Amino acid sequence: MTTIIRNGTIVTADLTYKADVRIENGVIAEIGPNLKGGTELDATGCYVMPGGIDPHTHLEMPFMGTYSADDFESGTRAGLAGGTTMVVDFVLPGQGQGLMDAAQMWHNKSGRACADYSYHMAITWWGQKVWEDMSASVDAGITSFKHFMAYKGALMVNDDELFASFRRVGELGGLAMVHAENGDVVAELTAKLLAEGNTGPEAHAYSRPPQVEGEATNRAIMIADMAGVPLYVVHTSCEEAHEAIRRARMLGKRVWGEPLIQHLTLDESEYFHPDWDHAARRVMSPPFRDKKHQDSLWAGLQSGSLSVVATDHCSFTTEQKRFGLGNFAKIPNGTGGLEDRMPMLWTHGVNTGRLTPNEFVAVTSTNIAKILNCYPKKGAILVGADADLVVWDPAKEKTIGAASQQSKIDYNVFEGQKVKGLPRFTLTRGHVAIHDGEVRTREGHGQFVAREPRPAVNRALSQWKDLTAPRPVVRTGVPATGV
Ligand SMILES: NC(=O)NCCC(=O)O
Ligand SMILES: [Zn+2]
Ligand SMILES: [Zn+2]
Repeated sequence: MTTIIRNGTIVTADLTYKADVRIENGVIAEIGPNLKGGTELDATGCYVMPGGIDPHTHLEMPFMGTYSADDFESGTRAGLAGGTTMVVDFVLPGQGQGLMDAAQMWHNKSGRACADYSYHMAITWWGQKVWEDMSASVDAGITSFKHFMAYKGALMVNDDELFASFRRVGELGGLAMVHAENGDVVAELTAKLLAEGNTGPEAHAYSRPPQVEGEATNRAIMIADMAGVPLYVVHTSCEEAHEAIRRARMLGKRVWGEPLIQHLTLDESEYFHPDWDHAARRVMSPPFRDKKHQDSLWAGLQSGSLSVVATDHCSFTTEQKRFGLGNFAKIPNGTGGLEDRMPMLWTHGVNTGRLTPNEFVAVTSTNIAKILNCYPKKGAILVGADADLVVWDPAKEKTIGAASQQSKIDYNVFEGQKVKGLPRFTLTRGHVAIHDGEVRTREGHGQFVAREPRPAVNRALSQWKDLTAPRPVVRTGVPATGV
């Protein structure tokens, strides 16, 4: 089956040029002028870009006594509607559960996906079995390992476990990832706030000040450096965390930071809204910050000290959020964003001049494809790459609203925001899933993307660590031991 995308301007992370694209059997077969035949898609006035990759989603995730509302079907449908053609979700083993057992549970859920997906493996407890299973995980194509430094008493791992796991990830040629917040301090602040009668959603933000994130980010970077493993810091939300990442990168450490579209465009005033539901719907960790932090994140994307924009899509209905009435610590943490990430970033990034279209492609797709070692299958417009593409109409406008969204939840944290720049077509391995506003997704079309370990960065880092490893000093004339 042949599809031709005609009359568009191709925009990749490093090039902008006019060309048509021919797709055969889900793969890009030819790029050039005046291509003809098959089904033609008119891209006049549009940019043809690699489909977005969202490396941070929690679809149908068991969390805080419930399950996130969007599953692999609705989540990937929402992504496609907004130009995202691949998600990377987190396998979350229960306490004492084997990693591959948990991976199987995720495979059972993801069979319904409309777009391709991959997984990160979460390290939620530590022991010999986990150590062994990490190798099986890598063999199964799950090469990135997430560690929660927060959620004490549930998902949190301690520093000794973090160090042991990071070393193991390094050995296996994988990528270490962290949710960086100091869980001990968050637990103390939460108890204090509740005891003082601070029970509303605004106290969620008070309990997680930027310092808890900055401290944990710096700690994770130092531990990763000692373990000799590359590190990816998820949902970087504040200057303190960004500063730690920036400093580490300037020192040559292999560290990447991931701001979310929510932190770039929404601020802490949301938590002071008089409507409890409004504020609770926006409870996520880390919380939204003030303008100073937003400016820092945008500057990071512009200068390259931050690399990827994600969503952490973890949606809960208003009814689920109300579990936390009277106690903010029981509000399920998480917000949606899969459908809105690309239009919001284009509107607030490219349309304002903060980002070039090429930088937009880099931070929504290509950078993460390289970091996760699935480039150029994903994140590229090259012959042989998967035809995961978005035909982006920079003139198309809409107002974001829950009434017209794909997500299952009953609100949208970006409600009322006007965006300019939307997909005309979104293609997932050649299938036109979004056709000029019409949703033509196919449940079960998505495929698992297995990833290889030991990309070039790991090889370089191991080489350097070997070269600089502690060695005994060979001495002549050693004094005799004993008396
Ligand atoms: N971010 C959030 O609040 N919920 C999802 C779980 C996580 O990533 O911490
Ligand atoms: Zn997190
Ligand atoms: Zn998350």
